[in-house]
Amino acid sequence: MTDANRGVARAVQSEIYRAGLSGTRPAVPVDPAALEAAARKALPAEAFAYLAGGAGSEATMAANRAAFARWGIWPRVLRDVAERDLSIELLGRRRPTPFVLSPIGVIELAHRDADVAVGRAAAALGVPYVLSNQASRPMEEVAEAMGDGVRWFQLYWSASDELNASLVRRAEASGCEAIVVTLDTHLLGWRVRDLDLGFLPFTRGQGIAQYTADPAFADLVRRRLTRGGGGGARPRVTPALLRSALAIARSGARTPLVEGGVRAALRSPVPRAAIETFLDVFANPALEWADLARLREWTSLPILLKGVLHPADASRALDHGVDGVVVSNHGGRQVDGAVASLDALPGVVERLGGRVPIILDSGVRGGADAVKALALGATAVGIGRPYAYGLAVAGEAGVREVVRNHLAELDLTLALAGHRSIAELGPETLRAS
Ligand SMILES: Cc1cc2nc3c(=O)[nH]c(=O)nc-3n(C[C@H](O)[C@H](O)[C@H](O)COP(=O)(O)O)c2cc1C
Ligand SMILES: O=C(O)C(=O)c1ccccc1
Repeated sequence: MTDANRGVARAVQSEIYRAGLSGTRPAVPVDPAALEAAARKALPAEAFAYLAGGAGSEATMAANRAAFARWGIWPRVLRDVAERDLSIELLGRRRPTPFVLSPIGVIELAHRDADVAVGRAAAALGVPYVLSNQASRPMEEVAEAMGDGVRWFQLYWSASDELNASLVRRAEASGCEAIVVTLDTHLLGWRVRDLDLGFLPFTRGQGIAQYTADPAFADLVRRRLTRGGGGGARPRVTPALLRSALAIARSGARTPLVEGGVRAALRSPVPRAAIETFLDVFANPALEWADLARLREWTSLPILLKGVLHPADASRALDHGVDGVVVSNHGGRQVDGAVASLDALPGVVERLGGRVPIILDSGVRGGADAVKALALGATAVGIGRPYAYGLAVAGEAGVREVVRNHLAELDLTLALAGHRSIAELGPETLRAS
């Protein structure tokens, strides 16, 4: 742990305890259930449902939590834990903490500052941020806001290779250090809460900022607009025009009394064509292992596969030369009744045998959960919904607070369990209960 981050973890503990003495409450609830409840209160029903919901009966979400509950940490005593080190080695670099922020799309639903606020918070705390393919702000803008903060790019491998290659090129140019390909969402899961509310953000042009800022996507939209019409007008669709057409359409959709100009923009075929083009290219259930070779041609960055659960898939990932995997069931949003992410972890760890890093997410709600995942062999741990809730409640500061709470609880749990570093954690740290 760097001095700065040791400071962060310690300061959070003492700040929280001292504030408690004087009766002051933190801006963002520390208790995970209270944090979720505060986000629910802060948000419109549709936005909260989208963030909090899972697939079907949400059995996978419950399984994720139950899997953590089945492991007990076995504290050891009298081991001089006065100095602790939370750093890890990940993708060839020492990182101050074992956390990353998992990609969360359409995060404008939580707060208007969206990905930019999350990026600033991540950079301030030295935690890598995985920029979502479904972001609300283009990666270039978030990268700029993050300065030297570490970012990776999460790719949804669309049906257009021109678009895929372009996104990856932009990620490299934006200083992303890795590409995380999410494989569990080639189709969107059966999201009961959203279906019952009739809410799908993309149909309103939300969560497609990476696309509307992309030159290859602009080509696809232009082709759609001019399809079949040899003699028709050929609109000059640029990424900038796409962005502004969508922005106007969205503000018009929220404003009952729209100005004439806005009304005209709403009648413009461009935003509609952008949304339809997105819907056309997003789904790609035909993707298979052999396709991965093309990604290697597009980039020299490390490639991680997100959504690996089965040990046999972990072995195949290794055969294909990937640089890491993210053990994840997408927070229970894809397959209802899927195996819990933490339950899948030991099998993946066994197959990968320390050769490539393994990140675990899905169901992590605090530092003690992180200790369990790290003890079971994860290299690092992804925080998901909790930071989105922090953003909903208190913007950038809320994200910072949520991540700091994870760090502080991790540091305390490590100490109280009798360990000085992440490297000391292993299966013997835990007991199945
Ligand atoms: C609202 C929401 C949007 C998400 N969007 C993405 C995404 O764009 N790309 C992706 O790979 N994962 C996405 N995820 C999955 C997260 O990266 C992560 O796997 C998940 O949130 C972990 O589960 P947890 O939030 O229960 O801890 C999303 C999750 C949520 C809750
Ligand atoms: O909502 C999600 O979980 C997600 O990953 C996603 C997938 C496609 C578009 C937007 C978000």
